[in-house]
Amino acid sequence: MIEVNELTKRYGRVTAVNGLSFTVSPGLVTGFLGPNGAGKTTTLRMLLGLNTPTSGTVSIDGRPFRELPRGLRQVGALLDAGDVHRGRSATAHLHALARGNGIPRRRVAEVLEEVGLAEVARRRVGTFSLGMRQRLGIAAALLGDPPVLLFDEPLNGLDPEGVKWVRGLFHRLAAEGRTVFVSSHLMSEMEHTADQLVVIGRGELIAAESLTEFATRGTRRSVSVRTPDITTLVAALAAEGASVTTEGDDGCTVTGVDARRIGELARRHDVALEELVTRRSSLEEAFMELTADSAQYQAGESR
Ligand SMILES: Nc1ncnc2c1ncn2[C@@H]1O[C@H](COP(=O)(O)OP(=O)(O)OP(=O)(O)O)[C@@H](O)[C@H]1O
Repeated sequence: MIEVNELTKRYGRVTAVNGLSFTVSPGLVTGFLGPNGAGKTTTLRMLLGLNTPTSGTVSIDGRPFRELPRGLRQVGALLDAGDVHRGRSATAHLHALARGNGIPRRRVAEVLEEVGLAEVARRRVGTFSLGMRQRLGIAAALLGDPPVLLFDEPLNGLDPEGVKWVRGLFHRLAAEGRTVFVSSHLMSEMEHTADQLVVIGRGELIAAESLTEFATRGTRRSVSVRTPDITTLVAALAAEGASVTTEGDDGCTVTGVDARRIGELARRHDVALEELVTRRSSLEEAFMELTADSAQYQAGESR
């Protein structure tokens, strides 16, 4: 269990994280979503004790990271896949990590096999593609067989097969009862990866809920209508307070009134309906809508 409570981090005049509170439960994959610069990496670094909060607290299984007795065996993390000695082999890199954290050597071969790098285990990391380095970073996170796992943008650089593999791995880790917290700036990446979402923008919480709840709350549903008597129907809908956008001579999109009510109105005004379809916005649209302010702000900052 991860608990973030009223967390704030300022860098001089920049407030990277602002009064952020949320929890991440075991047994689920939780996506940590926000546009570029929203404060995801800063939050993860504070979780790992690499940055000190300006105020507020972060704890893992009830304690700050630095006070966890089992270190990498309690929390595994992939922060920056590039942060590896390029002259070392994958095996040497993991052996060094294992040695420093009291992890048995046999785990190195196990995790290399698990992430599909067994065959290149003795190659220098400097020759690895970004996708291979991501796999090595994931291997490092898994090394201590920890109950809590943090991944910062782990899908970056992976090919479609790699993305599919990572998704399967995360689901399995969660099914084993672990806490799996995964950051991304793309809803499309999280849509088939996460069960639960923590969405932030400008360092502040926007949503903390299941993927399904997020999709429903994020956007208004619209209803697509087609009728030969559009004028009568639009007048009736306007009288109901609906918001209507007409499309051509016989179509309109309606928000603020559901399909059932539109059907009733059509019957009452003797209007024949040729089409009546409720459209739900995609998760991507919900995400864009909810984070639009923070994304615009970041654009203004010309990052
Ligand atoms: N060491 C630092 N010094 C000054 N400002 C920083 C520092 N680290 C982060 N920031 C600022 O804090 C804000 C949040 O950055 P952070 O990297 O946490 O966002 P992010 O959500 O991880 O973004 P991305 O998806 O681009 O990695 C940004 O405005 C960034 O410029």
